[in-house]
Amino acid sequence: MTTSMVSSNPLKLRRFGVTPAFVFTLVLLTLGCTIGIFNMVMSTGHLVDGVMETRNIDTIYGLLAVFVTAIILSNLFFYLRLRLLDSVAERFGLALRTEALQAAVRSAVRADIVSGLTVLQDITSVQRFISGGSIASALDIIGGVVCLAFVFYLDTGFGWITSGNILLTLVVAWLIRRAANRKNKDAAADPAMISAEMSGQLLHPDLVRGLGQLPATLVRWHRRYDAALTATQAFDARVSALMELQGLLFSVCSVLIFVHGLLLIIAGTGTIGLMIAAFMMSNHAMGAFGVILGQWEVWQQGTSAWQRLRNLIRDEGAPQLRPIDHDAQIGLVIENVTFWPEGRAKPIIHKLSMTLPPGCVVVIQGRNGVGKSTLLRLVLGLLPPTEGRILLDRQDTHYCDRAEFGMRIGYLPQDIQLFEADIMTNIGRGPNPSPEHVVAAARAAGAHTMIGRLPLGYQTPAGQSAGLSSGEQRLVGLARALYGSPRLLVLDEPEVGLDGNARNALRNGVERARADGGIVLIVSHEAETWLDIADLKLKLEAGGTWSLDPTRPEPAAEQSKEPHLAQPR
Ligand SMILES: Nc1ncnc2c1ncn2[C@@H]1O[C@H](COP(=O)(O)OP(=O)(O)OP(=O)(O)O)[C@@H](O)[C@H]1O
Repeated sequence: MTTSMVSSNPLKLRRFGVTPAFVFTLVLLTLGCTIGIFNMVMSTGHLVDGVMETRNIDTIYGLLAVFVTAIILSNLFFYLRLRLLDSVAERFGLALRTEALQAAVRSAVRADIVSGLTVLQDITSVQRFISGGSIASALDIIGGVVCLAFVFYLDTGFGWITSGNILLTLVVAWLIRRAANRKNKDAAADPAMISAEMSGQLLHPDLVRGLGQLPATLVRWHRRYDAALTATQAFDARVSALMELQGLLFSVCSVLIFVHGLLLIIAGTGTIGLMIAAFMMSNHAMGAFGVILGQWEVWQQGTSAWQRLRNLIRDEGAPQLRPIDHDAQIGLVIENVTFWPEGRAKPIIHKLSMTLPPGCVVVIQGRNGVGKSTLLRLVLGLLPPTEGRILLDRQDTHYCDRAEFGMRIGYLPQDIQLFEADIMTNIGRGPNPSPEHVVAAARAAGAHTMIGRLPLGYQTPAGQSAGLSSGEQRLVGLARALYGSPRLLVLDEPEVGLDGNARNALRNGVERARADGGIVLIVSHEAETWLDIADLKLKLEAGGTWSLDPTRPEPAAEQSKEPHLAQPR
């Protein structure tokens, strides 16, 4: 489900400085390189013939000067061209790194596809593609064609020999491409992927070893890995053989140019200068086409990475901001919200409406898989509702500035997901948190004493590999949710894995958040334990139906301060 389209093609080349003037400059520099070579070849031919007749040593020095000048000019043009391409690669990385990662996160939230790492690899592949010689080699084909035309001009025999070699080079390139396509079709046969899968399994060593699955896992991995390795080695051997064949064809062609040149000299229609010029030009033309063989893989990786990035950014465009609705009420307003993913016979949430003023606590219950966590994700604005809207203090929770909105909410997801950083950074949600606020949040969550017992205290690493117990991780996660007195606190099964003390601390934390004017949503399979704190009980049923009830008899308070109870239609 696309939230909004940025544009049909978000990777417009102009964004990275590739304007018509830029392309024109690249082509001019390429022709400049070729003209340098032309100059060298022509001078060599003429001068060699001249020296043969005059035997003048000065002519040789002249020849040397022309050679050196032509080489310097050619290399200068080559260098300028590479610098221009480097600048595009650099701009590409700078422009896309943040945007592509944000799109990857949105895609992961929406479809549970974690593509962050692939995105960074894709950006590097495209940068390598732009600056690593692939585009320069493609441009050199222009020079190659000009050289080929000149070889024909020198003598059609030289031209046909060179053309034959170029044709065979293209056939070899096509054979390599066909072999690579066949290999890529079976992505499961990639040894690197198989090893990555194995590493994934080793992230759960207790399960693999505890359930006695290690021997069977290893056998399965060995079998698949060996098969994949054999396929890859066969492919590499085929590519090497084809490259060798190409080298052989190149040598044969060079010999043929010499033989043809000698025949022309013997027939009196050619000179040594002509032969040398044809030889140099032919080599240059063949070389320009031959280079594509070596660049093939980079080219293929670069273009596929480019397409993946383009699709990702196009499909996962940032939601457009919606203005504050000044007519809406302060607090959390859920207005006629339906969530009905494609392919499902019934909605997960159907026309849910409620208005919760500041300081309201709602406990949400329902059987497994009914849509409780999905409702929380909708409220947090992580998923766009299929219909309806959700506002927190008059601001739409999906179509908003996430950095600003994130500071107003606290979220404890079902699986805690602590970041690879110390406890201080985790609770404070960033690299430079306010230590007082971090400690206040830890105290509110009942985590402060537990953290104090750890050898490094707040500097203790808290990531996956850090070894905190799951209860300790939950407390840190809860402290993170309470950091900064959030306006909206969302807790998904918070009591799971907590002992009696920690549960009491959790209840105190919720009371504190409420006293600070926060709205609290708690998903719980133990709803009755929250009824004394909660104001409302929302029950979700299969097919998106729901009921919302007060947990106590409605007090005769001012109506405007009370939550508005809508009922399903
Ligand atoms: N973005 C989505 N697209 C399609 N289906 C989704 C999406 N998000 C959630 N679902 C589906 O909605 C259903 C409800 O999932 P959810 O995790 O909200 O249930 P739950 O009530 O929290 O369950 P539990 O109590 O077991 O945690 C599941 O079948 C899930 O696959």
